[in-house]
Amino acid sequence: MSDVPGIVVTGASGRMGQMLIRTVMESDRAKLVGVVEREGHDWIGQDIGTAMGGAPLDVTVSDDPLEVIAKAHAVIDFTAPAATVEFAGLAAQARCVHVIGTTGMTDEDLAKLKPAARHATIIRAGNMSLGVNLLVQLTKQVAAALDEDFDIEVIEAHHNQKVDAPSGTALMLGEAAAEGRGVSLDAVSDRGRDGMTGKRERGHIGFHAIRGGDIVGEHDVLFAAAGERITLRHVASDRAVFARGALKAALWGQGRKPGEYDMLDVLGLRKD
Ligand SMILES: NC(=O)C1=CN([C@@H]2O[C@H](COP(=O)(O)OP(=O)(O)OC[C@H]3O[C@@H](n4cnc5c(N)ncnc54)[C@H](OP(=O)(O)O)[C@@H]3O)[C@@H](O)[C@H]2O)C=CC1
Ligand SMILES: O=C(O)C1=N[C@H](C(=O)O)C[C@H](O)C1
Repeated sequence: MSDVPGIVVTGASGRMGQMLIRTVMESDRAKLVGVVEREGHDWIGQDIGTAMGGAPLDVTVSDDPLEVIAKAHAVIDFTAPAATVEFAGLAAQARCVHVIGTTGMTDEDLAKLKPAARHATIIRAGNMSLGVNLLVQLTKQVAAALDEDFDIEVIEAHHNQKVDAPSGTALMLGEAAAEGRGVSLDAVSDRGRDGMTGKRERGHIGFHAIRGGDIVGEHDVLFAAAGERITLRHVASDRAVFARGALKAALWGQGRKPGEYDMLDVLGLRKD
């Protein structure tokens, strides 16, 4: 057991943080070596198992990411953009794998990952599930096959605690559709509609976000033309699918050269 990769989970008390900790603990291919929470959090100094309401796991919640990440083979990070940028710098110092599930990152945040990727193996995706990454490839394929007579709309639904919109997954799907069509998403993206918007512009890709209750994550890509429409849909009903994907990425990254990768690389789904 001691020769399996040591994993650190950041944002330990979060919805994904707790799911990731359980997933790593259940695996015989990885070992939980540290968990990080924000300075001042109630859980700091407690055993993570106890803090999560279960049996002790012999791992103490730390507010010192530098010290914890230094002993990791991989950091799995589903937190918030500013924290993720900071953790990328620490993963680079530790020369380890940084799996990033955090969404809502701006172009400026993403630019800050570049220097870190010279030393860390960064695997980042707005969705770590196998199903969504397959849907990304299908979306690209369908968009390439259809012309602009088909209007493309991406509709996503999430729980009422989500802070960013459109979801990272919706943006991945929109990028895939734009790539399939050979256009830049920035040039054709319509983020929601409200008021006297005018008629829909041919060739544009629309995004719509529903927020409610405890919805884990649902994504539809609609291709609508006169007389017919196609919907590609993914429904996540359990966060475990994201956590399993993230752990797979952390293991895949071991021994891989530094740089930026995504789940298409991990899952062997990349076609170009
Ligand atoms: N790629 C994927 O497959 C998936 C991505 N996500 C993304 O993962 C992220 C987290 O989602 P979720 O778990 O639902 O969110 P939560 O709010 O439940 O958890 C976020 C955690 O990160 C911690 N955190 C935030 N900022 C900092 C900071 N500056 N330093 C240290 N810790 C920090 C929070 O601590 P505190 O509570 O103290 O703020 C909290 O523990 C989101 O961006 C979400 O979109 C989610 C699911 C799947
Ligand atoms: O915040 C969430 O919960 C999720 N976020 C990711 C996203 O923004 O796409 C992935 C998943 O849909 C759940």
